[in-house]
Amino acid sequence: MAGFRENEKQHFPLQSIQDVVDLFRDQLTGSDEPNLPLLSIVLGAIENVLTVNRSLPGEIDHSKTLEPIFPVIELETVEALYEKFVTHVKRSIDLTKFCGEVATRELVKLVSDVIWSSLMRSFYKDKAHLQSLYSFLTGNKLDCFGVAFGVVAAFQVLGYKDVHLALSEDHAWVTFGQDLLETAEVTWHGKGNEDKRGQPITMGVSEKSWLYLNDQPVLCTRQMEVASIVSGINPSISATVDSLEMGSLQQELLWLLYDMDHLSRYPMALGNLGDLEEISPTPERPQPIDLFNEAIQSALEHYNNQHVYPYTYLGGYLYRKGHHKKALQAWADAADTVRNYNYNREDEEIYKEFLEIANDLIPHMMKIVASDNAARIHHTSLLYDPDCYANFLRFYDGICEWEEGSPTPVLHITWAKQLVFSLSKFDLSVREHIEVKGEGLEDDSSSEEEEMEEEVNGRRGEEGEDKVMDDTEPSSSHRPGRRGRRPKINIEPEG
Ligand SMILES: FC(F)(F)Cc1cc2c(N3CCN(c4nnc(C(F)(F)F)s4)CC3)ncnc2s1
Repeated sequence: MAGFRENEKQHFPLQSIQDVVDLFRDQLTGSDEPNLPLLSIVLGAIENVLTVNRSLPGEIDHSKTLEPIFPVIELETVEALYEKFVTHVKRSIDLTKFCGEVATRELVKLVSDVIWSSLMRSFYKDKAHLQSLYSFLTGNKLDCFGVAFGVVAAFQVLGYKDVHLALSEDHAWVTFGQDLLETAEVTWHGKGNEDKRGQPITMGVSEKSWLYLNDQPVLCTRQMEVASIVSGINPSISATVDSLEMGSLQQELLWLLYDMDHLSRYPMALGNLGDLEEISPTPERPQPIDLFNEAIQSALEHYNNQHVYPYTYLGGYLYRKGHHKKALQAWADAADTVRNYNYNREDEEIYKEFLEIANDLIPHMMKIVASDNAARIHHTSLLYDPDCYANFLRFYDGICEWEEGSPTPVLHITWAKQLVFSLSKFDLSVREHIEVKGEGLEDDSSSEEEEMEEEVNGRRGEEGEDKVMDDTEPSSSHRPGRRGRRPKINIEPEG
């Protein structure tokens, strides 16, 4: 059984971050494809030592002795696991029935079944450190991303060059076939959703759905598949403690991939790197703000600005740095992106993101600036700034349009309460400087007014029955937004 190539073996044993970076650089250089199973096993083995099987309480506390605890990763360990993966895949797939150069849907489903059927019957899917082939081969556990990556790695082992990873902001699937036009589900998503493995991602499903990014997913090359497992490194030892070694390994590998231009079409990896640089800046490297802006530029350039996370990465960073006005602008830009979508039950990850911004971060920010008397007296705070007020309204307008036409409601009474709280903090003067322009619709606007009249009366009817929107669930009396078109509101500060 062909094990590793000579140029792979020479790097072992791996004893430092630099050794791992050298292995990855070697793998990413030259004409050969990077060996996906090898690299995933290596990262999983290191992560296991540095985070999962962390020193037990009785052992020496290395942080005190400042002794580096980078594990020694032996060739034998990695090679044994690699052989196990290759043997398992080759033994389970009879390729004589598939003679084509490219994969077929039937073969994709078969390989997905091979990974799927090897998983432990039941385990906690959301647990950390289940993303690598090390976890798959030593514990038969994989998370949603890990299954998709495992399928792609298996196809590389089988010699297929057309099967690649497709990534949205909260899901993963594969593309395959002659010109990468075929797609197939290969893993599950979320809780309580039937898996759709084997099915294509069709326009019916992916259109206006954040989970599929309006057909603008990240389509990985082999090198970007390496970037996805580096980005997927999880340095956390516990809810509050991170492994510094694991974090800096991830950071150095992301810079290696950045320098080789393998992150330019991967906004989330750029965002991850920005977060790591905020925690521990690398001298002579771009600032976090630059990386977050590169992620936004990447989404604008390559993904028709359909990605939300680049703006929430930036907004979160600016908020943490106290740049409240700019944070508000980034969050309004995020809402401008989500307004293209219709919210459905599989989109709750982005719902949670906006819920936290609207009902936690912005109210907290308003409290801080409202108590800043100096800014108040000199009218320099955002509460007096029409730009901020315009961005605040744009943020909420985006969320309202997101809800319109959606099968699942977004807003409930907590949203309304927090909106009133935040809105009331703005000084009355800001309203004099903004202009809310409605763009008339092509059709006869009177019918639009009649329809609006009817709509308002209709709602009043509902509310007439004292239907108080209860706090826990999105309002039951809520009807998905009117299917009719709506006046486009441009909220711009005057002048
Ligand atoms: F494959 C899935 F299903 F897991 C979807 C993917 C997620 C993800 C990711 N994430 C998800 C988003 N993420 C965020 N961290 N902070 C975020 C923000 F809210 F601040 F924007 S978004 C962490 C990294 N980072 C690199 N690649 C991927 S591919």
